[in-house]
Amino acid sequence: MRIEDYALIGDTRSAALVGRDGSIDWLCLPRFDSPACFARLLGDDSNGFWRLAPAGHETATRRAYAGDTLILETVWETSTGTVKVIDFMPPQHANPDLVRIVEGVSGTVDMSVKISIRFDYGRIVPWSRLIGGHLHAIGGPDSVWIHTPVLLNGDGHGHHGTFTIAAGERRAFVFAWQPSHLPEPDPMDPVDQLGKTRRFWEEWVSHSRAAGPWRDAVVRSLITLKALTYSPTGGIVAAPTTSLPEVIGGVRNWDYRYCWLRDAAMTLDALSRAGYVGEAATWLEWLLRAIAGRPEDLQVMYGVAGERRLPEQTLNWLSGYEDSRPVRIGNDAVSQLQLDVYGQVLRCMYQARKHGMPAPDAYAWATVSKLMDFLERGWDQPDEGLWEVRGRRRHFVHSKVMVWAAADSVVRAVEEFGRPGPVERWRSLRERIHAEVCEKGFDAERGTFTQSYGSRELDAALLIIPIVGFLPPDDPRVAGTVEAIQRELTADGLLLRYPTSGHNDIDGLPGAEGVFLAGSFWLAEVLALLGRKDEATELFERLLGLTNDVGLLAEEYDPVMERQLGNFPQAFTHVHLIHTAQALS
Ligand SMILES: OC[C@H]1O[C@H](O[C@H]2O[C@H](CO)[C@@H](O)[C@H](O)[C@H]2O)[C@H](O)[C@@H](O)[C@@H]1O
Repeated sequence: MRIEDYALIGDTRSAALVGRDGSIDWLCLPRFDSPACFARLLGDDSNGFWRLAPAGHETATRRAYAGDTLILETVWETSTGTVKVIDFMPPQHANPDLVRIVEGVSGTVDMSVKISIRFDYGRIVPWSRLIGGHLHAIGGPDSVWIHTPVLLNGDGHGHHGTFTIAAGERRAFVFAWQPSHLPEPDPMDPVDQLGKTRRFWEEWVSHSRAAGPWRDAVVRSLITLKALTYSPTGGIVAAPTTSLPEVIGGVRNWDYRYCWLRDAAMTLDALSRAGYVGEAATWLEWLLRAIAGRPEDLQVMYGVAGERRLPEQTLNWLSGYEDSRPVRIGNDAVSQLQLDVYGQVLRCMYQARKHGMPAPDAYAWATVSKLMDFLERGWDQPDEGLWEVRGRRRHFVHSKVMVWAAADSVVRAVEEFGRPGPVERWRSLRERIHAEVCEKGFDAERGTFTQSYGSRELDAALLIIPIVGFLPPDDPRVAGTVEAIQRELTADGLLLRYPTSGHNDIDGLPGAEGVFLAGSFWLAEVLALLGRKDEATELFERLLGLTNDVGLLAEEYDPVMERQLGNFPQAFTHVHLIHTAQALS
């Protein structure tokens, strides 16, 4: 399956990827960052999957979400009849469940079901037994109970069965995860849960302010962002997957099932602008809990409950998506210094307040002050930057601009909302950073800002300069930077993050990567800010054309192979889809 052949279902605690072939190939339980019990996505059949499809049919005829929900409907038209498979995860259950309802639409269809559960990312072959209409699998800390309406037979590889579905009939499979020391969970009514799940999503979407020509794409992105929120704590993961490659067969494979402050802050900015101020407030509480401690110990990412240690490991029993190895879990970028994160967080708090979030309490503002103390001491250090380079630290222009944005946000909060200072110190910090970036980060000869002080490379992240108001859109230095980026950093009109052809010393990694979709949306947003609305709209609509059949986007795209690349679906990309739609309308 191509990455874009997958659709997402989820319960705001974890998520599954369902292929166009009717196979669930990725599911981590009970949390986004738990070990997967279906990991075929990153390996093969022996790493676990659950396929439910007409016997002998490879791919579905069509599929779509049911209206503004995360309920997936996959339709198969066969020579004997038409069948629909409805997949969803009820969002309000203590323990995760996954429901698959098979609905006969016309005629009769012979169906096949194959289930192979492999706990611990496809490694543990569980003990399985069939008891009174249930398949029970147990291994280590995990157990799964599947209520099956058809007789299953087991062999060394898993369980399988066949059945015929006629027009008007419904058969439901209910999969429930439970810690292995607990007894079988209470039964649930799948049809009742279908109604509740539909109402949950429709009610949530009804609070959105999305309107206009791109309303459906924006709403699908909002639903996706909500699906990536871990509801028990308010943390937001960057994506529900690990190690989907940034180039097929390459090594740029990372685990995104954590809460990056950068990605989460941007997500909250998009949600609060779209009317979801409550989500912004919940995330702010999550943030204050996660970062509680010394400001210099602030991490760029945390686990969904605020965990700090996320050690990177390689799962060498998995062959990787289309042989893209290594498969990694954990992320060593956790210990990097990325100064932009401070700016993202403080700017997000300021923006959320502007969009109606209640004033943060004195404790929250004291945290803001401490973060600013840290920035006053440390803003001039080199860092790893927002791209989390694994090469040497540099004075990234984007990082400095975002520290400027941090200072600008707190100065504005003092001026506009009457928060306590020290405002003079913050104003002076803002001025010093501005002067240094304009002096050391601008190449006057070429008329463009550069990736880092004194370098010749460009960087898509420089597009943030007019977005955060570091310089006005009509400043010639902005126009020069946009022009240079369009000239030197695009592939087929879409934006690369930075030059990665061949081995380079920017990120310390071999090989190139695809175009960065969030950056390409930035370009459209900046073109709109510059008044180049037709060009911006054309680029935006082209990017919308890259969404898959159910409106989802990964982190990157390969314009030559015409394939999505990287973790999927990625919050960062959907956030910038929303921002650009807002900028254009
Ligand atoms: O490609 C290098 C880096 O890729 C990942 O980082 C990227 O994803 C993050 C989450 O969406 C995002 O915040 C960051 O800006 C992106 O560069 C990966 O997590 C890193 O470990 C890796 O070095």
